[in-house]
Amino acid sequence: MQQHMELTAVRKERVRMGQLSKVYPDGTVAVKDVNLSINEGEFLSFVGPSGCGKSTIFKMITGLSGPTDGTLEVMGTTPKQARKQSDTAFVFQDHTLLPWSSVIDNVSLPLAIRGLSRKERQLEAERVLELVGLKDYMKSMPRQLSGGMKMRASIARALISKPKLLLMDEPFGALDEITRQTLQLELLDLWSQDQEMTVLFVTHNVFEAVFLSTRIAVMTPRPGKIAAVIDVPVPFPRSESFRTTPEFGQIVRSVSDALKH
Ligand SMILES: Nc1ncnc2c1ncn2[C@@H]1O[C@H](COP(=O)(O)OP(=O)(O)OP(=O)(O)O)[C@@H](O)[C@H]1O
Repeated sequence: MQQHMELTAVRKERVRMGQLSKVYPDGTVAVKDVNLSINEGEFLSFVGPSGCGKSTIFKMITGLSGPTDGTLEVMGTTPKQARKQSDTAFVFQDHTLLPWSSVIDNVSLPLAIRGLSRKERQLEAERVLELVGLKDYMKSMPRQLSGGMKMRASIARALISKPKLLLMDEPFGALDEITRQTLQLELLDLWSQDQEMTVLFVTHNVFEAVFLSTRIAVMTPRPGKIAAVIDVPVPFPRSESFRTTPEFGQIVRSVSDALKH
């Protein structure tokens, strides 16, 4: 896990944004001149006020929406090409599980779309369900799961493609605080098991960003620009006790101050 921090400087670039801007057809300037380079193995969080363009940046990285100015490279290629190569996967606040399909069928859906055989899908789905602690619930239907379990299933579905870039847009926003903190630890554990995986994470919660991230991009109110990029130079694995250290408090203050400017 330590390697995640130490090798970041010499690792491959996963995302490069150069003067990236997005103006919607109605004239809304959602993102303005964002410059940011994100490397393999990083855990980078975007924090900013509502409407500052965080989701718009994610939509551009996934190729669902094109920039109106500037450049954007994902895995050294275009966002659309990276998506075609299954290099990127997403997790949203809304778990987006299909209500009429079992947990295992939901989780293996990306492999079904890619045409893998039933046996291959089953094996891979069992592997990721084991990772997120849901193997005993693979035959359950989504309605039988708690909010935290539904989110674990969503994370398993994202991980099944072995993405090099995992985008998470407020994934724990709808969960209670205890479940949220448990899932934060579990997410760090999953990330630590894949030295190559880069996580991009959107949250409104400064404490969550500091606990999870190697770096935090603080955004300004619309039009979204990057106000500051703050390092969290605290080694992994991080435990619950990190939340009560003076260092944690100092970084929370730096991020909060940057949000005010
Ligand atoms: N399709 C669209 N057409 C016009 N304006 C849009 C569109 N999508 C988003 N916007 C606007 O662009 C701005 C940025 O939106 P975006 O959803 O990226 O912000 P956000 O930071 O993710 O917000 P939140 O934290 O509330 O989810 C907002 O003012 C929003 O109203």
